[in-house]
This record gives sequence, structure tokens and C-alpha cells, in this order.
Amino acid sequence: MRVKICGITQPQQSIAIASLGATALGFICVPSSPRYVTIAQIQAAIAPLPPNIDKIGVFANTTISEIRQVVQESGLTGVQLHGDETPEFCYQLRQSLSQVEIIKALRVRSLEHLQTTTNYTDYVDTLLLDAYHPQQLGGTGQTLDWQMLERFNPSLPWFLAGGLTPDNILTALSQITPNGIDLSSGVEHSPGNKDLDQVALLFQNLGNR
Ligand SMILES: O=C(O)c1ccccc1NCC(=O)[C@H](O)[C@H](O)COP(=O)(O)O
Repeated sequence: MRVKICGITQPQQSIAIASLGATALGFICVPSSPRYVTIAQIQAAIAPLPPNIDKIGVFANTTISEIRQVVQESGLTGVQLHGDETPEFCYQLRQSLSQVEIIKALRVRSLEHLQTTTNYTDYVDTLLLDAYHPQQLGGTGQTLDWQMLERFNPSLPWFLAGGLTPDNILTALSQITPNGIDLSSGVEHSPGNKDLDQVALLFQNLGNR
């Protein structure tokens, strides 16, 4: 299973978290976030990482040229779209950046809203389901209704996100079987400052999953 730890801001934490077992690290490229990082910070954080670690930039409601510039200058291997990007936008981004993984995040409001994921399946590589919050785009610590996801079986691989912690992860995975999980505030001291003990506990609890 893929394990993405998101909202990394400190270069020394990126290598520590990868060594603990993360398969992907996320860098927030949304200026309004307290976890926002510049291109220079991303470069410093990913420089010591081995090639098998996915380096994902998280964007929301920005332009293709902005995403392209950040990806090309920083060395990111994937892009997570966390705003209100349309399937058409995802298609255009794919034309512009053919070599990177495109992850479309949906902040799920209802079972009906969950159906909109099918609109993206031809244009992105991976889906990510996060909790909806009226004021914040992500990193909210709010959990999704896991029961609602029990029958979610898209044709693309998907990440479960939203309020996951070392304490609740096994309960979540006993109900649903995503291809990956994404954690941010559940393994943090404060926004952007990851708690390495909590990250270690997460992998201990996950065992061989
Ligand atoms: O984390 C942020 O600050 C953020 C800001 C704007 C857009 C997206 C953001 N995070 C996206 C993520 O992938 C988080 O890992 C995801 O929302 C889960 O967060 P959490 O509930 O804290 O585990």
C-alpha cells in the first residue's frame, strides 16, 4: 500500500520520513496554507531522497503554467489537484505535463458528490478522497464517513485522506481498502512540523500492509 505523508516543510524531516517507510511525500504549493513551501524549499527537501519516493506537489485552483513551472524547477514527480479543477483542466494539464502522476483530490460532501469521481477517470492517474471543510481546502484533520466509502470501487487507484492518525488507521482500513493512505495533521506537532514519533507509530501499526 502507498503511504503519503503530506505537508512536509523541513528538508531533514523528508529523509527521516522516507526512511521510516513513506512511499510518497507531499509538498503544499498553495500560498494560503500554513504548510506552504517555495520551490527552493522543495528542492532542498527532495534532493536527498531516493528515486523510488514519489514527490508530490499539492496545488489548488491555479494555472497550468504555474504548475508546470513549479514541477520543472523543483523536480516533483507528481501533482495533486486539491481545488475545484475540472476534468477539462486535468486533460489540459496532462497534455502539458505528460511524465508526471496526476492525482485529483475530491473533498467529498455526500454520496452523490462521490459519483463525480467518474468524470475524471480518463484524465488522471489517481484519485484522492479528502474530507470537506467549508473554510479550508486540506490538512483539516476531519475524517470522511468511511461507511459511505465501503462500496467505492473506482477504475483508478485511490488514496484515502482526511483526519487519519496512527490511532484510527487500522479502523479505517478494516472498513475500506484504498490503494494508498495520506496523512498530514495526524502526524504533526504543528502545521508543517511533523512528529517523527507519530510517523514511526503509524508504520508500526501498519505492520506489513
Ligand atoms: O495541508 C494543507 O495545508 C493543504 C492546504 C491546501 C490544500 C491542500 C492541503 N493539504 C492536502 C493534503 O493532501 C492533506 O494531506 C489532506 O488534506 C489530509 O489532511 P489531514 O486531514 O490533516 O490528514
